[in-house]
Amino acid sequence: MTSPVLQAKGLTKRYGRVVAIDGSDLELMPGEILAVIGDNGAGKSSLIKALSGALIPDSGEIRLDGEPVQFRNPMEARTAGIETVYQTLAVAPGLDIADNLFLGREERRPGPLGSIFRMLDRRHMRDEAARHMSELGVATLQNIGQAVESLSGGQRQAVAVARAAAFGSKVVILDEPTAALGVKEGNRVLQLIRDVRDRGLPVILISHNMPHVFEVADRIHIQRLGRRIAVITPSSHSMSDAVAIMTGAAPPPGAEEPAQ
Ligand SMILES: Nc1ncnc2c1ncn2[C@@H]1O[C@H](COP(=O)(O)OP(=O)(O)OP(=O)(O)O)[C@@H](O)[C@H]1O
Repeated sequence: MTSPVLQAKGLTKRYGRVVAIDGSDLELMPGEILAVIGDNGAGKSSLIKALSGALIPDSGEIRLDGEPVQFRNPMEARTAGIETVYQTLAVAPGLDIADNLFLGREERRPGPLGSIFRMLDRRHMRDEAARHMSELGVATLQNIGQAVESLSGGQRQAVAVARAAAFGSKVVILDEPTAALGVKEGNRVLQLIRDVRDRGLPVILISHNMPHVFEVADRIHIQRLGRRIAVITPSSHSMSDAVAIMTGAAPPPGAEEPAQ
């Protein structure tokens, strides 16, 4: 049996009297796109923050490739191979695409130019950026030296996703990557997400956009009131089933029918 790449067991996080996540589980299997859906306040962001080191859970366990991990900050999660793109896009508009790809991870020139003068290896960064962009088919980004502020929302999102795919060695987490995009741009980003999955990196996709979720997800984790109440697939359930389970209008699969 295949085992999960990333697994959460009984994660809990309280903010004073508010329970943001309440014993939540999650399993991300190799090579899949796992969508995480849930109503506002269901604890999706908190769950994802715990998996990406942005939040330290009060209790519960996280396993990466079967090994227990405890991330004290986002850098530790990144170092372990988990890359996250947050809703608020972490791109620097004034910098070009190549610089954005390497933001926080700039490569220095070899030898004393790099180690003493801290000179950036721009040519190598540019080549690498171009390679990642073309691998992922971000084809309209012809000029890797173009400032990100001159790109459309969809292209910026593509840069952020490509960046995560380039550095995430084990898991890519995307929080609402299509929220601010038009139809065409949204579709391009969905294709990019499929490409990332097809290259072997499993993806966690948090989204309120049901058509997008049903288009790309292999499995759908439904979060409600701070915990996972169901895992469905686009072939086992319809969009309206998913919304009904998510909002509590229908019982989760396998649960007893409510007493009349
Ligand atoms: N930093 C915080 N301080 C206090 N309460 C918080 C904090 N972060 C989250 N919460 C609360 O925890 C609960 C879960 O929030 P969370 O943002 O994880 O939900 P969500 O499913 O991502 O919601 P949305 O879809 O609206 O983004 C909410 O009731 C929220 O108000």
